[in-house]
Amino acid sequence: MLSSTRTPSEKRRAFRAGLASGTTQRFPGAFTPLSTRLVQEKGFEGVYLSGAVMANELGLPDVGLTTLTEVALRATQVASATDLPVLVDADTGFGEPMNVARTVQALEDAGVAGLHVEDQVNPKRCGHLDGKEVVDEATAVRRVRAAVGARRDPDLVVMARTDVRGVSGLAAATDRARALVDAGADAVFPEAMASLEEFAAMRAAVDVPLLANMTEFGRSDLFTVQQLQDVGVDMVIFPVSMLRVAMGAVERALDELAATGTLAGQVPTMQTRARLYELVDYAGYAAFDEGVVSFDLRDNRTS
Ligand SMILES: C[C@](O)(C(=O)O)[C@H](CC(=O)O)C(=O)O
Ligand SMILES: [Mg+2]
Repeated sequence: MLSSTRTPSEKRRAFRAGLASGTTQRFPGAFTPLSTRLVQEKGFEGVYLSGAVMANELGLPDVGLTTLTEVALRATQVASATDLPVLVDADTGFGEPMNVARTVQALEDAGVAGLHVEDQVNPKRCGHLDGKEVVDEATAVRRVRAAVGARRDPDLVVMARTDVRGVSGLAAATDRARALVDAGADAVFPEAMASLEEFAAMRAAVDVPLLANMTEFGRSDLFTVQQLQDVGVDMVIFPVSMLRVAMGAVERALDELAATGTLAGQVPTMQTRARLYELVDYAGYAAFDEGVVSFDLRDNRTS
């Protein structure tokens, strides 16, 4: 009963151990606290909480519209729905370095295991779209220093994302990554890498854990976990994938309902009531409640 049985610091230590394990850590994106339960049950190492998903779920584009308060609330909900470490997308940190510091503390309080802060200009864009801009190295370094300096739990993973690859090419991206690691970043998320060779080059450039973003319809081909492991990538996210899968199914079902007036044909594709109840552990709560009730009844009888 209750979804999380591990403390935030236990999850952070597990995240760090996973990153150091030599096995590529798989973090599918959960688009709700409920879907987080499935990610855990299927045996993945962690959960990614995507900025794009948080914005899109509100019916908004991913262009820096969501606020720290919204992101921290969602992070709290997702982190408390699972024993897995959660990595949350903190975009540009929601402002100047002082805002970045506040963001880190708010997300730390939310119970996440790690967060990433990127070097895009505010307002940010999806990393796989054209027209994004990056800040200069000094500004990017200040952001990372502010993030690292603000954390109170030394096990919280502060990851630096660089969007330089899509703006100025691979050599500039590896230079930027080195500067961000020197500024104290625990790990690097090089965005919009074009090939496995580029991941290998980034691997050679920095000696901290490396993240690969396997977002669909983006700039990178969809490499397998094994391919990424073979070039030394330590973790991989599938940030928006489960939202895309779910929304594809929702759209097909709505089309069928509109066309036929019934969802009967969709029932075999639906998660059953029993499976849903299993995921949220109705049985555990019922047992707990029964205990309280029978205790009260016994108590009443003896008084
Ligand atoms: C990883 C990402 O930052 C996200 O918010 O999930 C996005 C994903 C996407 O839009 O496909 C990104 O900028 O890559
Ligand atoms: Mg994002």
